[in-house]
Amino acid sequence: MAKKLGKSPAVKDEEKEGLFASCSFPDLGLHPTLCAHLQDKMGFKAPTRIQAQAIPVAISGQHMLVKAATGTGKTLAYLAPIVHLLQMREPRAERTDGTFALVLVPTRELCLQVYGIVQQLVHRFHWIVPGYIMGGENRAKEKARLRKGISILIATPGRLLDHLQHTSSFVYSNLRWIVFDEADSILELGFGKALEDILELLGSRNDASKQNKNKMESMQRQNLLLSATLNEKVNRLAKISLKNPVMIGLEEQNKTSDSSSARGKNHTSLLSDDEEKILEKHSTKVEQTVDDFKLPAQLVQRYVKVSCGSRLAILLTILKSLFERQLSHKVVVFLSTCDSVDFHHTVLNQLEWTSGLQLDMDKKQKFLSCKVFRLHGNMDQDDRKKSFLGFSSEKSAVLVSTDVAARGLDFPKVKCIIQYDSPGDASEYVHRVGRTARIGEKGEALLFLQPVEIDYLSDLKLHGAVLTEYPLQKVLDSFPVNGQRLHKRKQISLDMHPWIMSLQRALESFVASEDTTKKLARDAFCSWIRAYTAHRGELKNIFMVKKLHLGHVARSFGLKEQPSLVGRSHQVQLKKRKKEQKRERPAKRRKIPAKR
Ligand SMILES: Nc1ncnc2c1ncn2[C@@H]1O[C@H](COP(=O)(O)OP(=O)(O)OP(=O)(O)O)[C@@H](O)[C@H]1O
Repeated sequence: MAKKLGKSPAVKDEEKEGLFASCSFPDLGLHPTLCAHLQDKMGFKAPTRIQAQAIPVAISGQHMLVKAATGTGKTLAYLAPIVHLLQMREPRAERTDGTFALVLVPTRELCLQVYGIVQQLVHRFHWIVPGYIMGGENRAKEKARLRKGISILIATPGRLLDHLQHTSSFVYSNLRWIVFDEADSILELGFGKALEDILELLGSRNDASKQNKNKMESMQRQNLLLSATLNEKVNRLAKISLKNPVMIGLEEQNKTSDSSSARGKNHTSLLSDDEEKILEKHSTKVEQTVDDFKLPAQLVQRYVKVSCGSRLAILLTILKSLFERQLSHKVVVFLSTCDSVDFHHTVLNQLEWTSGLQLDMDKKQKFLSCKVFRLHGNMDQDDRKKSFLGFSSEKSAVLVSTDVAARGLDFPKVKCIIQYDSPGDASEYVHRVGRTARIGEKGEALLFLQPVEIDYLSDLKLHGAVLTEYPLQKVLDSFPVNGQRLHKRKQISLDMHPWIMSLQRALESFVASEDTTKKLARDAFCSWIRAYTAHRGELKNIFMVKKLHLGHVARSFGLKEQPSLVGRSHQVQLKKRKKEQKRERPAKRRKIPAKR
């Protein structure tokens, strides 16, 4: 997981300079053994700026709220001080003391990832025992591990709540730290109530009731909240879990409105008595500030305008071109639903073509030669783990995923993010593209849009994301058809391009070849339509099902015809859609959220 600095010669030093602080880890007050480990074993030569700001605050024992861009090293910003303080504890922490630090994360994959980092950090402090508990794992085994004692526990909220309520041998009377990592994501996934219950059970809820205030004060607790974006829900969580927190990473916004207050300070000043007001103030600013979603400067952001029917053929073509340009490459493709991930995973994994470059000749080989992984919330836990670890360790691979991979995951060396289906909103866009261009590395992001969706670019622009057009025609013309490259430079419509036409034929015969593939395609088609109708707020004026040609959508799943046996709810939607088209009035649609 650790990256060595200076390993990528392609990245300019200036690009990394902005990210790293000019001080060293020992300057921040961390124990020499820990510093040596960070440098020698993990390859971290210097702290990032966010780490340089957060680590001394965390060591000082204050509550802290950190907001920073993706891939800036937030995980170490809270883990290093916890390990530092815990290894100093006298008497030494023992397993029977139970849990000292609790880290709450939104997803199972992030749980494993953070656990992996803690394991590295405590390497030289063998008496500190890390562990994790999360949905999908065996409860009885988790109970046994909790009974033995886990000093630093990483958990997903649902499973933690379960153990707090039902595992009597879980000792947390010595709990000193509660960390909310990716707080915005935890809340977006609907864990708000679970978090409140957890805080209540741990006696760490800081609300108006005098009883709770006293309780909180009597506890030696330090709560840390980290988030890439601030919103109302995060503010509420901050309000009930943090006491006079130090705010870190908000100076950009402060400069926008009040340059004098932030200038010359390492972090914004301590919140005074009225923390609620200040949090609210920040929240308002966040909504108004164009560069709220700060993107890495070295990230190249592009869009590709593709008519619906050719989408899949174009996706395959772009992937092929990426892997031909650079043999070692890692790409994440984001899709909107689990069924769609399963279908695309099968296509990318199994589609074959002929070496003679004609798609219908005899000697077939795989269209994409690299490994293809999938990740979504309907997979069983073992398969999820295998995909996550497999894609992490590969040098050259594609991961097709729902948004379950969008938050916090740190796959090394991902060069390109393809958003084949548009994200829910601009913040989701930022989290998805944040899986590349991490810690100063280079990265590309490509967003697929249909001509009718092109207004989405203006929405992104409002949030500071400016995308340029991908040179699709050039890429297409570079592929030979019938063994020959196209010499004619005349613009041909994409759908009529010989390369796309023959690839589409291959896709359609691949899908039609087996009943299982046909079913995958039909299920994916239906779930895709449902997800499309579920766009919220302003976005439903851009992503309108009634503007789509469903026959073309079917083509993009390799289906020659629009599926007819698609279930009652879809039939009802189709009827409704026809009625709406007749009336030519904006539609009121039922929202069916897609499972991630
Ligand atoms: N001081 C450092 N020097 C070099 N690499 C670092 C340093 N700190 C962290 N990293 C590496 O940077 C990458 C990103 O770190 P991390 O995952 O903590 O970022 P993040 O800010 O939490 O991102 P996100 O918001 O996407 O979760 C990781 O691979 C991590 O090992």
